[in-house]
Amino acid sequence: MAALAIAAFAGATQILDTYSMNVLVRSLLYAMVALTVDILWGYLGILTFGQSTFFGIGAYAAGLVFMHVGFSPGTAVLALAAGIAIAVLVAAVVAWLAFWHGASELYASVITLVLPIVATQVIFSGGTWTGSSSGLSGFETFDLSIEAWFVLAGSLLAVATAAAWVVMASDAGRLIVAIRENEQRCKYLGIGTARLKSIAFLVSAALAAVAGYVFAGYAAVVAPELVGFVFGTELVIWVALGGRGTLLGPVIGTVLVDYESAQLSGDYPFVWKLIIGLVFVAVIVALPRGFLPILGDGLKRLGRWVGLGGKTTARTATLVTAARRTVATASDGPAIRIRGVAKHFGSLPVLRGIDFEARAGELVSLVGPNGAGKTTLMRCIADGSERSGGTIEIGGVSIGRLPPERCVALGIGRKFQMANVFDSLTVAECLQIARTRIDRPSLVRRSTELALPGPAARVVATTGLDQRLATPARLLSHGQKQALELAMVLALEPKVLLLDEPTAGLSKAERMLIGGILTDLATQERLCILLVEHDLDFVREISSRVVVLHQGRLVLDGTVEEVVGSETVKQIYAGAGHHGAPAEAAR
Ligand SMILES: Nc1ncnc2c1ncn2[C@@H]1O[C@H](COP(=O)(O)OP(=O)(O)OP(=O)(O)O)[C@@H](O)[C@H]1O
Repeated sequence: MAALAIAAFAGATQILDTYSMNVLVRSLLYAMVALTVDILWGYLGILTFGQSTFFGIGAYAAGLVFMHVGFSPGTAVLALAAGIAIAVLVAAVVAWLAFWHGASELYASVITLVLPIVATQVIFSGGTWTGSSSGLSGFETFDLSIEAWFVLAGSLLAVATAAAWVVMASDAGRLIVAIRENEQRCKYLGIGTARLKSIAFLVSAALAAVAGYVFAGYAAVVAPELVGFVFGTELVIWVALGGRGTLLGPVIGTVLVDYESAQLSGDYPFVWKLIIGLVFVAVIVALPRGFLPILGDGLKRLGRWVGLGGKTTARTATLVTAARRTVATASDGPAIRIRGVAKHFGSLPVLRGIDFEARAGELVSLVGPNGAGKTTLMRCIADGSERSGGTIEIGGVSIGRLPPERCVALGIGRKFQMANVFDSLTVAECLQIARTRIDRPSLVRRSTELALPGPAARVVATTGLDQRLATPARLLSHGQKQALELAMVLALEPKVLLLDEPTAGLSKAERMLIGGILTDLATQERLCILLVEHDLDFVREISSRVVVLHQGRLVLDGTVEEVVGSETVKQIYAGAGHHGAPAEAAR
């Protein structure tokens, strides 16, 4: 398709007049930057106003080098390399600030909003060297015909769009959708989301810089507006108009709007911006998804109406068993060791001096009244940055202050209280995302195999999910979603499985099914399972040991019989043991 598009651009040079081609070179290069905004905003959910700055960096690299050093093949290569390198460097700083400090999505938008303002000030302060507010012009540049520039700009856009299309249709594209939809779940599946977002941000910056470099080479002029906030916002508007998350929509939208703007600004110099503004408001209100999705829906309806194009059959992956990779925890050491773990929120202590160990093959239930600190303890085990004090070791290795994705690499798998899956992805895709840490996703193709380790495959088979691999997760029942999340966590091949109320909201039959699966996982697969549970009958049926928490302290650690017959537990649950339960006596 890219080759066809390039041929079409070459053919168009025979039809278009010089004026149109002149305007279109700019529009095509702007569309390339809009494409990068679409990748970041439409696919990854990072609303960025700063892509203009990377375009401007590429343009100014050409302008400054050609103006002050002179133009030659050597300096042309130097300027391109410098433009890309500086853009990537600046993008790395922005990505570090925006994605690496537990920052919210708003952070990235605010930082990319500030970036063009800072960049414009830097150019203003550059005096005659940068041309200040007038920019740089009159430098020598490539001696190419307008037809050649047109085909070059069109080819760059075609290749960039095709490459983005291939990536978005690959395993990596599916991962990008998963990150946008549920970044927290991705982190707890061992996926370094900050790293992946940073890579996408750096690649987008480099692409924008290339477009800016070509623009400066073609126009032989650079101005502060190219790096500025207004252009950065216009890019966002063009993407919204075309239809974010569609690739072709923003590309076509940008070319059309920019080309029309050029016409209108000639015919109606004072009102053209107002017209564009009104169109934008009208589209956002009436067509929030932009033009292309609406056009696509209309074409599909038309196709069905004239009898073309039947039902689309969902592609689904074939289930296969993954080769066994991890060896069960050595039997001589505990799978998890917790020493003196404490957690406080401000001055409120929630966990105090928690000590316990659990071995491979044990199913330990954590029980206690509401607010005892059970979920907080789970959070401290799965994320090294959560606890206020104490140490936690998995298979003899301390989790230190590691973030959740690194704790997964040590062997922790966490299932949340509320089923936490990817609603827009199918069952098979959710499971494939869960395998990302182990089966590296391809950048160029979508795998048709779903390789699951034995325990995950068994959960999928016993809960009937194998019959629903092509069903979007949002259409599953509550019980099936819980089972899917359990299978996703097992797909990580964990050593220690953390389950927060896995049977909440399930029917009796579903509870028994999950109970049977969990005891099998402990006894046959030798997994160490820590389970938070309120249903004491369920706890009694499946646990090999029970740990009781009360007011942030561990008050009892024993067998099911010891705990069920304990006076302490009766007092706690009757609400009588509130003032310092007798921990020592109970142990
Ligand atoms: N982010 C927070 N900020 C302040 N206090 C918190 C925070 N998260 C939890 N807490 C408090 O910590 C205590 C323990 O909460 P936690 O959710 O761990 O209890 P739990 O035993 O899991 O209760 P439940 O059985 O109801 O889920 C509660 O008093 C809760 O209000």
